[in-house]
Amino acid sequence: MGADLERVLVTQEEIEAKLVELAERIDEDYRGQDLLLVGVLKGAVMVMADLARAVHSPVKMDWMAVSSYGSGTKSSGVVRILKDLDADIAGRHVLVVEDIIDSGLTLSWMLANLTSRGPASLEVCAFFRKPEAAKVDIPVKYVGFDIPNEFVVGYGLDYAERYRNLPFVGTLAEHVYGGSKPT
Ligand SMILES: O=P(O)(O)OC[C@H]1O[C@H](OP(=O)(O)OP(=O)(O)O)[C@H](O)[C@@H]1O
Ligand code: HPA
Ligand SMILES: [Mg+2]
Repeated sequence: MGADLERVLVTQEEIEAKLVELAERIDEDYRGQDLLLVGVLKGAVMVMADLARAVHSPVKMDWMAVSSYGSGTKSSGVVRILKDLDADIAGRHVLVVEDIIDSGLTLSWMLANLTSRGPASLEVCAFFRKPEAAKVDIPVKYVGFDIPNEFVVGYGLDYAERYRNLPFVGTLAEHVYGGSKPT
């Protein structure tokens, strides 16, 4: 798997330190409140699992599966719900946990959808964000890392379902894409 990578952008140690930092802020901000973490499958599985263990507050967890990228490297902008939340979020404090904000189209759609369900509060924790790729502005309370506008893999992020289990984030070598590198 190592030969498939071009370079490491964020190391495992940097990821671990950032999780602690974000968890401290979340503990502080939601002290005394019931917090529901909503993870966006499948990419957010890693950050959700690690963040939930790093916070000390007794959070609940629910999952939503949406897909806009399919097996490609560009967002189609057309978001489909593949799995909805199990529970009603009306009147609850909801924190959406995402692996990455790229164009922002997925979260923009999701936030509109979740807002219509009447949560008491709705915030976003995005572990990675590509500011140069933004097509819509998303209000994000907790950001892990702003990264360059390159297609990245690892720590939940896939290319055609591969590389999600890398414990760090990196860019792929050209041969993986068959010569035509995605942007
Ligand atoms: O800001 P955007 O340009 O909309 O891109 C971000 C979304 O794309 C990825 O999901 P994907 O559709 O690849 O599903 P996955 O999590 O199952 O890989 C990622 O996990 C985000 O949900
Ligand atoms: O850079 C990325 N890598 C993997 N999945 C993604 N989904 C949006 N952007 C990305
Ligand atoms: Mg994906």
